[in-house]
Amino acid sequence: MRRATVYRYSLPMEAGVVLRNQRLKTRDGLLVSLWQDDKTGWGEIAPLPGFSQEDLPQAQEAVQHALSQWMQGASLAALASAFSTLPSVAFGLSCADAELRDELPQVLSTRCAPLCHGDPNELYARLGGLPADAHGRKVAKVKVGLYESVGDGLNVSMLLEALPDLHLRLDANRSWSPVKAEGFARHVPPELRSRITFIEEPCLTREQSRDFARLTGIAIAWDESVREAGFTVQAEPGVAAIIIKPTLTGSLMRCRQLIAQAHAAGLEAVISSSIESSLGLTQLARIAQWLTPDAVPGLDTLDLMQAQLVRRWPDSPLPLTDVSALEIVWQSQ
Ligand SMILES: O=C(O)CCC(=O)C1=CC=C[C@@H](O)[C@@H]1C(=O)O
Ligand SMILES: [Mg+2]
Repeated sequence: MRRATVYRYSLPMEAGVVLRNQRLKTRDGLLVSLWQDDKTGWGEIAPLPGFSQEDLPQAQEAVQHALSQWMQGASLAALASAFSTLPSVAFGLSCADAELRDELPQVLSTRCAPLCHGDPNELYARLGGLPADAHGRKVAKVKVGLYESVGDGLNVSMLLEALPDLHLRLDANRSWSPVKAEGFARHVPPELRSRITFIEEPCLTREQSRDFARLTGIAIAWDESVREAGFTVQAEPGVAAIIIKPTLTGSLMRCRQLIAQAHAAGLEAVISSSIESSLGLTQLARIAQWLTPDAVPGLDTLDLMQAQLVRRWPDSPLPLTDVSALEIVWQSQ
C-alpha cells in the first residue's frame, strides 16, 4: 500500500538576497511526502532561480507524473534517475526514496563553513566555534566578485592577517576577467595564499581559471562547471575541489557517483546548499556526514530565510512552518 502527497511552500527571504542579479523575495518549492508499509519518506524539490534550468511549474508537473507511476508500482529510484534534465526533481524524489528505505542515515552534523560578508569582527566572533576540516583547518566562505577585485584582495588579506587560524573558501561565480583576477591576487601576499583553500570559479572560462591558479598559486574549485555538459571529474594542477549542489545536480545516485570520482582523483568533494529550506538543508547535512565526512559542507544559508520548514535545523531560532500550514497541490487517491 502506497500514499503520496505533494505540498507547495513559499518562504519569505531576508531583504537583499540577490542571485545572478535577481532579487529573491521568497524561496518557493515543493515537499513530497511518501508512505509505504508504515514507513515515510520526505524530499524537497526547489529549483533555484537563476541557477536551475527547470522552473517550479515544470518540476511540479514532473513530480505529479512520477508519483502517479510510483502509485502503480514503479520504482522511485528508477523514476528519479530518469529526470536527468530536471535535477531538482531527481534529487527530491531520490531523497524521499532513500528515507523510505532507511538508506539516508539519520546522523546530522550542523558543522558547516560560515558564509561571511567581510566584517572581521563578525567572523572573529565565530572563529572559536568554526568547524575544522579533516586537515584541522578552520574554514569560512567569503563571496568575492561583487565589487572591485582589488578591494576583494585587500579585504581577504585583512581577514587572513587578523585571524591567523582562518582558512577561506572564496567564490567569484565566474565574474573576473583575467585582468581582474590578477588584480585580486596582486593584493594577497604570497604567504597568505595557502590559507585560501580554494576560489570557486574565479574566471569566466575554465581555461582562464586554470591559468589563474597556475600564475598565482591560489587553488581553485569547480562549481558551475560540474553541472555543464561534458564536464569530467579529473585531477588537474591547481584544482582542489568540486562543489556539489545536489538540487542543481541530480539524484543521490548521481551525487554519489561524482563524490566517488572526486575522491578517486584526489579532489575534495564539498556538498553545498542551493538555498533549500531547513528540511532540505538537514537532508544535505546528513548526506555530507554520510558521504563526505572529511569535508566541511557549505550549508550556511538558512539565515537567508525568515522561517524554517517542517523539520528544524538544530539550534536555529527561526519560526517553524508546520506541514499543516502548507497547500496540498497533489495527493494520491
Ligand atoms: O556553498 C556554500 O557555502 C553556500 C552556498 C553558496 O555559496 C551558493 C549557493 C547558491 C548560489 C551561490 O550564491 C553560491 C555558490 O555559487 O556557491
Ligand atoms: Mg559557488
